Amino acid sequence: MSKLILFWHRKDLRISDNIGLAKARQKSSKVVGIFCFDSNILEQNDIAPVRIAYLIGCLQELQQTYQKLGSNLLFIQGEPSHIIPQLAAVLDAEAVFWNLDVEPYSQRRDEQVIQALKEQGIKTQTYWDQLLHYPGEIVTKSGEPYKVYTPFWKNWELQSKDSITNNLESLEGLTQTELQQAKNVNIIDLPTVQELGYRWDYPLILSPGETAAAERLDYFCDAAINEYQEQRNFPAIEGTSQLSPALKFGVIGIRTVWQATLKAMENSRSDEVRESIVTWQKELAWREFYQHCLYFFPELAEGPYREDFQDFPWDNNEVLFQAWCEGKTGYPIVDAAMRQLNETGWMHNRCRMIVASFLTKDLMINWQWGEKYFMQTLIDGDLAANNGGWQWSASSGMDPKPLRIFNPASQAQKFDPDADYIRQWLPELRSLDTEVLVTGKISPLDCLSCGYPQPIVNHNQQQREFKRRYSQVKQTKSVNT
Ligand SMILES: Cc1cc2nc3c(=O)[nH]c(=O)nc-3n(C[C@H](O)[C@H](O)[C@H](O)COP(=O)(O)OP(=O)(O)OC[C@H]3O[C@@H](n4cnc5c(N)ncnc54)[C@H](O)[C@@H]3O)c2cc1C
Repeated sequence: MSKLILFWHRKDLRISDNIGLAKARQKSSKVVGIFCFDSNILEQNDIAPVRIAYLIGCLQELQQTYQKLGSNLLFIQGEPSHIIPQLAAVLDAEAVFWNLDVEPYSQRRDEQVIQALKEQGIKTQTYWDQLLHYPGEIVTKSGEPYKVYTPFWKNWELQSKDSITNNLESLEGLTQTELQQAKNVNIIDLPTVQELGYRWDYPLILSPGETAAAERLDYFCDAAINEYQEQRNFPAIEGTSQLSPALKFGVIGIRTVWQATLKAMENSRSDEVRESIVTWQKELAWREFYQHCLYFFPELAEGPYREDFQDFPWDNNEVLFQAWCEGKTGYPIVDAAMRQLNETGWMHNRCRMIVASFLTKDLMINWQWGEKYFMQTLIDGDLAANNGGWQWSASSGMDPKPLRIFNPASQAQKFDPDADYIRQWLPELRSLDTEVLVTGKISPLDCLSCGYPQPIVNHNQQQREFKRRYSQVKQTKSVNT
């Protein structure tokens, strides 16, 4: 009889193109999946209900897929280093396999789980799966991790990438007796969003699960990748893949995504199209860059990378912050973006940059407030990408170009020239002229009649003030060093 291997799913909620799972299957035909509702994660105050709803949808499909293959996906809830060894011992599992993650908490947790399993005499096997190149694979000539994206990308694109892992055709699951034994320990039914203590009453903007992610990739490669370069910055157009939640939860394998770009490249008929595909590949590399950064510089999760920003005199005005969160700043492009986020859990990348610049440079609020709010609201909220995006926008990260200040009006004029996006998310302003909406120059009378706030700050004044504070902080630093 085959020995049981438990496969612990974390950010890889899929069967296909899953390196750790394929390795487990090579070792034994009896592979049972587990997913742990980790109490340490669920108790954090940066959880977005929409993300939980997406997660539950992914797990629902994964459970069905395991059943179709002849096996089980078991749910447990609690402290992983107690509950996983307990389950493995009751089921007399030979080993627990899983795929690794870059987040500091995951690494600490995994060490504890490995130790606890070892004490029970249960083996562990871990693999890198969620990246095309794992941390340490892409380093400078002197073996150091990259701190700047462009040289990282140049090296990354040259390296050969793994092909898609073999599909699993069947698995052997638990016997009825084993299932009963597991139930006696701590197996739970798949909880609902409410049972986990959250509420999300709206339809999901993106369908969860492996099938929907595969369809979305196909759709994007058929419909939009060829024009990605041209369309990706316009929030009113569906010009990007919207694969970020699928990539965050690993309902699609990164090798599958990469192969799709190579296929698109094969079919491409012009340099323009090829450039578009490369531009999208570069986004995949940004995702990997930020994950490598977090792995090698875990302190990024705690605060600014650049020393200049350690003591930056932020205003941190709570009233202004609330207005930003609610999309009531009086800057239409900023407010449209925040309403999109609040209503759907999603925000276009261009708008993420605009609202992040506005929060930090115009409202002079610490970027970490925005980082946390995004985690509390985004369907794709992910520590590495979110922290990277915020540090980039705040100018506190590794990027060599320090002061990047977005003018909301110029951004709207350029990227939402017909104000379609603004009108979609700010229905109270629909009847106003496009020119007024993109410049944000709404008369006090119109503001009053539309029930829309007047600008809460003056952009020009605020950017001057930000620059003044920044140069002061830099001067103080150079005097002290
Ligand atoms: C302030 C700020 C916060 C952000 N927070 C997150 C976050 O929590 N989670 C998240 O996945 N992305 C985050 N991003 C990056 C980016 O906005 C999203 O990945 C992108 O909008 C997702 O849309 P898409 O799937 O259509 O992307 P596409 O344009 O189709 O790109 C394909 C994939 O590449 C990756 N990617 C693209 N751009 C970036 C980027 N700048 N950094 C890292 N990965 C990228 C994503 O996985 C994305 O799905 C943030 C950006 C900013 C400026």
